[in-house]
Amino acid sequence: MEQGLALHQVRVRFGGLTALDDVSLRVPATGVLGVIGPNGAGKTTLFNVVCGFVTPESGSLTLDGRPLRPRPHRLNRLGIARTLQGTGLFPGLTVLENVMTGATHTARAGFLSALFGLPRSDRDERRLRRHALAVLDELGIAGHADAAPATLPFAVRQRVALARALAARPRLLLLDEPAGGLGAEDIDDLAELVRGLPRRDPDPCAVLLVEHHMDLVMAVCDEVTVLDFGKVIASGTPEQIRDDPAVTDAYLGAAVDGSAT
Ligand SMILES: Nc1ncnc2c1ncn2[C@@H]1O[C@H](COP(=O)(O)OP(=O)(O)OP(=O)(O)O)[C@@H](O)[C@H]1O
Repeated sequence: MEQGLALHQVRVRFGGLTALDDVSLRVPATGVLGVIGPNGAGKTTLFNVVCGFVTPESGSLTLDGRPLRPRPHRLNRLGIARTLQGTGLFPGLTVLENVMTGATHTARAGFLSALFGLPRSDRDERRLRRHALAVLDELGIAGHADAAPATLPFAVRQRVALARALAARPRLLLLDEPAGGLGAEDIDDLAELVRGLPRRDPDPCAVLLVEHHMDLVMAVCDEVTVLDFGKVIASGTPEQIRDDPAVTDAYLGAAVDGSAT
């Protein structure tokens, strides 16, 4: 059986514009797949298809070989979590509470009753809290657990958003432009973190990384798919992609050598 997430000949049209043109790709069950491409190539549309925000006109998705019809509110139950552009943290909750919201589908009594301290939810709340703290610790930001997100630098807030996604114990993590707004040093730290996710213990997860930032893609991906005008123009290892003339052409000679942002 084919493991992991796969797209089969997915086509999306907006009026007369074909945003995805029979796109096929596979995210290995234990690896990182990067999707890159110039502006307007269809990266966000592809991300939205996998999240269930956009329904393809034709083609299909499978997860471990079974048909997948993603719906945004059911992703976590399918073992899929995502971060979106920007951090999307709840400003009225602490860092820890934000991360706890990522795992509420695992709680029997629900997060709201946990927040309001209803007795039957006590055990759930303690379990959620312990798990959220462990994830914050893993990401090196447990010291900020009680802080309000607005008081923290962007790079830390972005890590909190990642922690919230990981708190759901996903088998597949979808990252939409996680390097946006980060400096070079923060991108290096992020690269190290993302590279380790497929070997995470105890909750390993595959990654689909949609990203402009070439440094990050080249540093962390096992495989890369390149889109241009909605079509897959190349796929392979980062080295193969770097040497592919079609990719260089698509970027109009913009460095595919790691220096482009
Ligand atoms: N909701 C929409 N309605 C109409 N056209 C859309 C819509 N969303 C995207 N498009 C068009 O589809 C094409 C692909 O857009 P998409 O945002 O997926 O590309 P992208 O690779 O993410 O680009 P960028 O790197 O600039 O974010 C573009 O031509 C865009 O203008």
